[in-house]
Amino acid sequence: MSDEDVRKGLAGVVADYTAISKVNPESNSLLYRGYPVQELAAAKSFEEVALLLWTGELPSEEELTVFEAFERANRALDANVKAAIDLLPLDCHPMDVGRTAVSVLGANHALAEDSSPEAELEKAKSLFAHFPAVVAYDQRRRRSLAPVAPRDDLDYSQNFLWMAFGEEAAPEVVDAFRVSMVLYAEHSFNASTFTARVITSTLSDLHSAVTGAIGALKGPLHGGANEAVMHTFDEIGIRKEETREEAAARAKAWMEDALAKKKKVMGFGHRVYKNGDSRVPTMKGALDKMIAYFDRPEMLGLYDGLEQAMQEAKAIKPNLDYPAGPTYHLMGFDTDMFTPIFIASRITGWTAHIMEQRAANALIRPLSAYNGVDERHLG
Ligand SMILES: CC(=O)SCCNC(=O)CCNC(=O)[C@H](O)C(C)(C)COP(=O)(O)OP(=O)(O)OC[C@H]1O[C@@H](n2cnc3c(N)ncnc32)[C@H](O)[C@@H]1OP(=O)(O)O
Ligand SMILES: O=C([O-])CC(=O)C(=O)O
Repeated sequence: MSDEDVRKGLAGVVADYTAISKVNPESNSLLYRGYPVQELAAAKSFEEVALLLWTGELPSEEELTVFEAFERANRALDANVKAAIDLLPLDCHPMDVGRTAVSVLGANHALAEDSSPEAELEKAKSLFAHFPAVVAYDQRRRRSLAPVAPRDDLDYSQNFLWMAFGEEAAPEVVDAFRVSMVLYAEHSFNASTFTARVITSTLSDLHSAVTGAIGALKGPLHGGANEAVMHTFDEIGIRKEETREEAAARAKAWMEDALAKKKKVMGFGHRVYKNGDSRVPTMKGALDKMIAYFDRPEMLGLYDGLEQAMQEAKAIKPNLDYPAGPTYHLMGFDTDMFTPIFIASRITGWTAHIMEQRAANALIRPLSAYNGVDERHLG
């Protein structure tokens, strides 16, 4: 085996087919089941997009109504999950809470070991419905606030924000949140989805695969970057009284210093897109609306300053986590809740891939090139 045979990070390796999404770095496009993600983000609910990812088609009005009724009926915080979360320390990372919650939901699901397509879809829908209450409950318990019961007169995004904050969010905020959920839902063989597929390939169960995927998403080179972006903003310092230009100048100086010290700045760069992430313009549009709604031009200054300095120094473009982080911050979420929100969205893509992997399974087991000590013997 030569060095050329070793593909570190599996970079450039095509591991399988997928019909769920197409990431095209040349045209800078992303299609979910054939539809450009920008079109879906402009016109469809997250509930519709979830059904599209799972089934391959947008739902009829009747199919959507049935699913919405299911989702609304399964929104309450599961009692076993609540009991498990209550045992976890308040200072553990919320991703640990999310990972634990999915594990508990799996252990308690009547269809846990049933891998028929019908059971898998049922479990995917159930996770979709149950997970927002986990994020909302965890944020509230960390703030010493009582949980807020879900409301079945609200849609998914409205209810998510209701449970998290205990008040109805403005339509502008709901819409920005919905857009983020649609954009975060699916992205082919990213690290967490591939993790879910590896686990599924051993014929393990759906909740195990999602639990593993959460572990992969947590890292700052992947989903954890949306939190890391906010830590960068915090390190630079968010000064509400500052003008956009003043904030931009400080952010530029921070970035120049960070790059001079050879730091990796989270929220920039991508393994597949080398000329910009297809989802960023739409998410940046949602961020702009939040900046206008909350009247926070200094946040735009920080955003622009970092982006410009990175562009000038290394021509590396932002990825989806870059606009998503400050958007969630402006909505009022705690920073370490950002990646659990990403889970709530990516549950759709992960479970679609789990079903696809199972339908045409091959054990995922690459080779390795041994570079340890030569053969040796005892005594
Ligand atoms: C939803 C998502 O998961 S999107 C991804 C979220 N992740 C991040 O934002 C983390 C920051 N970004 C990164 O670490 C990388 O860009 C990755 C891991 C996403 C992709 O990187 P890879 O394709 O493996 O490229 P790699 O990390 O080797 O970078 C190539 C070069 O660009 C540089 N580079 C890439 N991203 C960054 C960055 N964010 N900041 C500074 N330099 C960077 C690297 O240092 C490297 O430079 P070198 O050739 O001089 O050593
Ligand atoms: O595709 C990737 O490698 C990471 C990413 O953008 C995602 O998972 O949304």
